Amino acid sequence: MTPPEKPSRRRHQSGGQRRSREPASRPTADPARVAAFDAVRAVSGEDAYANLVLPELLQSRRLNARDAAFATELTYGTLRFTGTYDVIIGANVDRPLGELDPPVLDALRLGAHQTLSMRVPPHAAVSTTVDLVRGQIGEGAARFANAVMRRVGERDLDAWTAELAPSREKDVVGHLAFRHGHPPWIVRALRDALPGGGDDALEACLAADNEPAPVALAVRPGRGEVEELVEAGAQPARWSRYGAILPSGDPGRIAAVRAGRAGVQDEGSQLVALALADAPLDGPDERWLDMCAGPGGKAALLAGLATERDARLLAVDQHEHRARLVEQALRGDSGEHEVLVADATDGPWPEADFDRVLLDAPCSGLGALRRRPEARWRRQPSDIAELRPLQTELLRAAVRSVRPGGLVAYVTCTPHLAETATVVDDVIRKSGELERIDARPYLSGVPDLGDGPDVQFWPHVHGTDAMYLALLRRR
Ligand SMILES: C[S@@+](CC[C@H](N)C(=O)[O-])C[C@H]1O[C@@H](n2cnc3c(N)ncnc32)[C@H](O)[C@@H]1O
Repeated sequence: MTPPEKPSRRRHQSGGQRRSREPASRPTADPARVAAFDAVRAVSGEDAYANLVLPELLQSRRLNARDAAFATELTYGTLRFTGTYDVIIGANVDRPLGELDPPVLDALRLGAHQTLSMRVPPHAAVSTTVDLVRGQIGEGAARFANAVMRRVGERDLDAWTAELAPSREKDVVGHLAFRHGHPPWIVRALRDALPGGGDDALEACLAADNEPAPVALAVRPGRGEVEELVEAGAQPARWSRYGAILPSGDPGRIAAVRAGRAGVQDEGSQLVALALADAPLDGPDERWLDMCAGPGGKAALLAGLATERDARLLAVDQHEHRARLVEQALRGDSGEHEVLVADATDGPWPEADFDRVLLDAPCSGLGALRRRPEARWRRQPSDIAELRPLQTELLRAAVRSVRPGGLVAYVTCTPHLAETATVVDDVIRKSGELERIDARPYLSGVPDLGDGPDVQFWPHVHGTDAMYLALLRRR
């Protein structure tokens, strides 16, 4: 698009960056939009995490339920589609986006999301964005925002896609990346990891990343019952015998969660931990290890199951504060479990000491993009290469830690092949003492698990995070 005159507003023209999260002294916009603006500013200006900063803002400003829901959709959607909206905004200003005042750019992104993805009529998106910018930044910036927003609202997202994205026929990755708000490198990684289904499956997968994740709960075995969660308004999970899904509301209001008898945990996370516990084992089954345990979701589940079988869990994390969270998660379990702060690549335990080992490896988290709206733009392809040596080293340490005949579960919250099957293939090839086990029988009732032996969950297929599980036995 080559418009005759594009609005121009340089960084130095702004009325200054706002930098407190307190309400502005000139509140001309509604509280929901101001809260979303402040959340997006904290994310883009201070590297905050939206899932942490937004709930704080909503609570401190006492937004009612309707405004809180609007602010949440606006914040999360804006952050998910930042790359797409930047291309659209960039096509409608006469400067590189880097020269715009960052608060003005964030306000324009919020305005773009309202008009392009939230069914807010264009005139309302223009006027509320102008009000927001006037109240938060200044009059000059408001005039600029007015001009840009009018142009952005002239088309819907499909029309902007047709105009600005690569054509689907020539560059399906570039096209879907624009239309579904993902960086192209992530779209490629998902396409490589998807077992089949072609471009339609890829598109469904990307669309699922833009839907809010359900609030999944897990009771700690021996400490809580799913019925208790159901009585509090949750529905039993589809596959996890310890899981329940909360359709709405704050999980913190549920007594079992407040008391630590249950916790918030994705159903896929529950299932991979349960598969490790359920897979049969010859010989003793007394010593379990969780090598990367913080904050303790899987450790809590494993500890409860270990207690029921008179087994003991050693839960390890390298970071002190994460290990403290594991301790909290295990508090109330009557078993003799231990939490240790240590580097699990070189843990202070004897070789071949454990019967079952969980390695929930540090990873890119590309399987949980639904929950972390800004993560897709923060992550870089170089992160994957940087994580690989640690994942490999940890898996080798897991193999050393398990006894012959014992089981290792290698788990990630990413479907990126360079973090999943490739790491496992590499370690199996070099170790010569590992056999891959078909994990699917230990996920009974879960459909569409592919050809095995490893399992990859998908948000668009299973409604869970994209958890990966490889089950290995040491010969
Ligand atoms: C994916 S998270 C684990 C999530 C956890 N299993 C759960 O279900 O709550 C990975 C964890 O590995 C820890 N970690 C990273 N490198 C480690 C190392 N070398 N040794 C031990 N823990 C490590 C991180 O601190 C982080 O808490």
